[in-house]
Amino acid sequence: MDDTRNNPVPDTRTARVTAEEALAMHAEGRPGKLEIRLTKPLITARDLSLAYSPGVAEPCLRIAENPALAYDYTSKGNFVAVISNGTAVLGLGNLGALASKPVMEGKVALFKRFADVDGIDLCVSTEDADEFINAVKYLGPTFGGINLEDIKAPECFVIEQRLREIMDIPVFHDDQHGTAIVAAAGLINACHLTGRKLSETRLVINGAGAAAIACAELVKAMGMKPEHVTLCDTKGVVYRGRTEGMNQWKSGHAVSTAARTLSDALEGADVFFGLSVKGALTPAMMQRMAPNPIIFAMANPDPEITPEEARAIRPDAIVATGRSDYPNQVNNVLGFPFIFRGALDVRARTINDAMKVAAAESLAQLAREEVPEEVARSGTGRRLAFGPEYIIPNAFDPRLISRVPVAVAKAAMESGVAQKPIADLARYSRELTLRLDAAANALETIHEAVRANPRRVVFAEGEEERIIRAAIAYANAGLGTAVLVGREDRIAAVVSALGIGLPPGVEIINARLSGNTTRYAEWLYAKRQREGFLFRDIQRLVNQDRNVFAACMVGTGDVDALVTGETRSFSVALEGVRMAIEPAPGKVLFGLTMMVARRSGTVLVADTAIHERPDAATLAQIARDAASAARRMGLTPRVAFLSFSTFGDPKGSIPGSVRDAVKLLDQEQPDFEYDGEMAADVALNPALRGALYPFCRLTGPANVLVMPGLHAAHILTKAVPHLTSATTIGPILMGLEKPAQIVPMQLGVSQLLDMASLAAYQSL
Ligand SMILES: NC(=O)C1=CN([C@@H]2O[C@H](COP(=O)(O)OP(=O)(O)OC[C@H]3O[C@@H](n4cnc5c(N)ncnc54)[C@H](OP(=O)(O)O)[C@@H]3O)[C@@H](O)[C@H]2O)C=CC1
Ligand SMILES: CC(=O)C(=O)O
Ligand SMILES: [Mg+2]
Repeated sequence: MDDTRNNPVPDTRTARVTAEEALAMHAEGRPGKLEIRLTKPLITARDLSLAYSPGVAEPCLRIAENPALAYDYTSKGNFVAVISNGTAVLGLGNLGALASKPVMEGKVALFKRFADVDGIDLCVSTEDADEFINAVKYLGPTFGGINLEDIKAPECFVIEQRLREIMDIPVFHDDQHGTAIVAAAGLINACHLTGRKLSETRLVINGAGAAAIACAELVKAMGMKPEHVTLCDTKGVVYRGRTEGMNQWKSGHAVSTAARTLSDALEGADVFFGLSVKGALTPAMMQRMAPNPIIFAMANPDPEITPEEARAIRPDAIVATGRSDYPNQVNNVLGFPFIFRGALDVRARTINDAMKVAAAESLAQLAREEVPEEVARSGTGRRLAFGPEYIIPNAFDPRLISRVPVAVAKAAMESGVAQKPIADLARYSRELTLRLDAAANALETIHEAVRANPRRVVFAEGEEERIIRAAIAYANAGLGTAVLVGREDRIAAVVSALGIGLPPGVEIINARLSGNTTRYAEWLYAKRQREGFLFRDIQRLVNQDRNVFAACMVGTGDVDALVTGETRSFSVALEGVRMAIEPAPGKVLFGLTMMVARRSGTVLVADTAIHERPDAATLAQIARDAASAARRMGLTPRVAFLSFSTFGDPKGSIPGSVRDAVKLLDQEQPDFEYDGEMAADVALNPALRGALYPFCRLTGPANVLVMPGLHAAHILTKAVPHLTSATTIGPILMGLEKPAQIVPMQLGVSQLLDMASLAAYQSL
């Protein structure tokens, strides 16, 4: 998160964030990143009697008789504790239990986001191994698995080993094994690309703690010769006979060598693993390495050497870091969610070596396969394809969930630790895919696509604090240039009050002083002169209405896309935008709202912005365009035309135009599923549909809802975020000849950034 503007080497990072942005994100709304949700209704006295006293006595008594029933009657089977004492928080050192909580909450969030594993962070305030072991041991019954995190070596080895012996659920120190598995996967592929055999490859690991020792063990188990693996720590090389700063785990990896420093050890080495601290590897040290060196600088949050520095000195290197904002992220996030998913699903007693190797091989294999469209663009701006810039899958790769847990579960069954084997692994793989929402990745895919083709986006309300923050975030995220329309002194005052600076990717344009107003006025006059506008009317509009000015910037091609709406009502902002930007030929202007529900997945709703009572032709065109938008987001569209009536009952005038829209599509046989008219519950609940309307053509729950009118659409999308846990994004304006997005007033900075990215994406 440093400000690297004075860095002499070019900064190729992508999704950069500032310290201020990170703090704001953690503090916003409900502080932190987690909350607990109920899975059963607790509304009536009957609910209470079932869920609590007296009903709850029944599962208690059954579990007392047969402990395995805890998996049937409680959350245990999908519940993992992320436990730390904060003695090795990332590479930041011993920050203590409390300060480790943001990382632990983050790990729980990753468990949920990437593998639908529920978790809770437990920060245990002791550095005494026995006390820590006891705390975890006594908490064991609650959980299906224990993920130990950021506990320093050597205590972590004692803690993990002891807990594995005494607990009957998987205990896994993520910094050891998660890291080793992901690093091993990356190493397999990097060796493949550089034509190296593992048995002849020489590795130097800087760090001799939790992650380093586990990496050394795994690569040796995979075929590296022990004498080819050299560890270094704060005292230099871990050589045989050394006495200072040693422990039994380091001794197990000590080698006979004359090398005493990291620099000595790196002479002719093929691979460097950094599991130590920021900046530990210097360019001069890298110079000593063999041709095509492999550098995994894995310290977090800042690596042992930055990719820019590494490449500047060794352009022949394959470089990876632990961070999300560079290509090749070698980070245990690719491991622990999926490893636990597989282990929990077969109710594995433990996570053994066979399961770890299976996870590593499955990760390595995935990176060598062709990358699907939804993850096809990397943060580097190049298409993702197996090679030096893509040796390991991206954390957002939707294939991870259906591959790695299957490999882990299979290995658990074959090695005899699965208590609940899965008979049909192919089916299990398909079920895993359904655990994740395909469209949840859509926004990240959109950001990545824009990063690969950075765009100039104008923010019409450039003096507003939230807009300025969003513009800074846009530039910092590597999405392109953000242009703020506003007065320099006003913007400077806001920026200085915020205590931040404007990064180079943010420009300011003062509409009044801009030398472009005459050009824009002439361009707009040429468009509108036959519609009752005099030149001086147009001039006044361009000079005085920021939305018109900004829309002219887009219309004339000075920028690629426009964002507005933060301070003006939708209709007023739309009027300004529409002066200069018209619907694309053959298209209908409409609003598309993404409703991202945590349980039931993403549903697209249209039209949520423009047509009060759309006729049949408009509804049909909205359906076509919404279906193709769904496809671009990775969904297989299932379009339901909604109404208060279902297939003719009850009768009314509105369902008539909805039915006619369906008939229009029937005449052209589009390449997506659609049907209607139907009520919302019929659209979303296939069981209900199957029972009452078996002829309905939709093969699953509808994921595109075409609304019969603005009334219903507005009420639905405005009410849902308040009544449910779903998030809404939009309305996204569709169908304009040039992209412009009108955001809801008072939108947060992250959502503004998403809308700017969506606008930029529409210009690609
Ligand atoms: N990318 C990823 O997925 C992961 C990255 N990591 C990173 O690895 C690093 C270590 O974590 P972890 O193993 O859990 O921590 P530990 O505290 O267990 O180990 C830290 C090790 O680093 C060594 N070390 C510290 N400073 C230096 C230095 N300047 N030169 C050489 N060695 C040094 C220590 O040496 P000594 O023994 O002499 O004290 C110790 O051996 C952290 O930066 C962490 O972020 C960890 C897990 C996952
Ligand atoms: C990624 C991780 O677990 C660490 O750096 O500690
Ligand atoms: Mg860690």
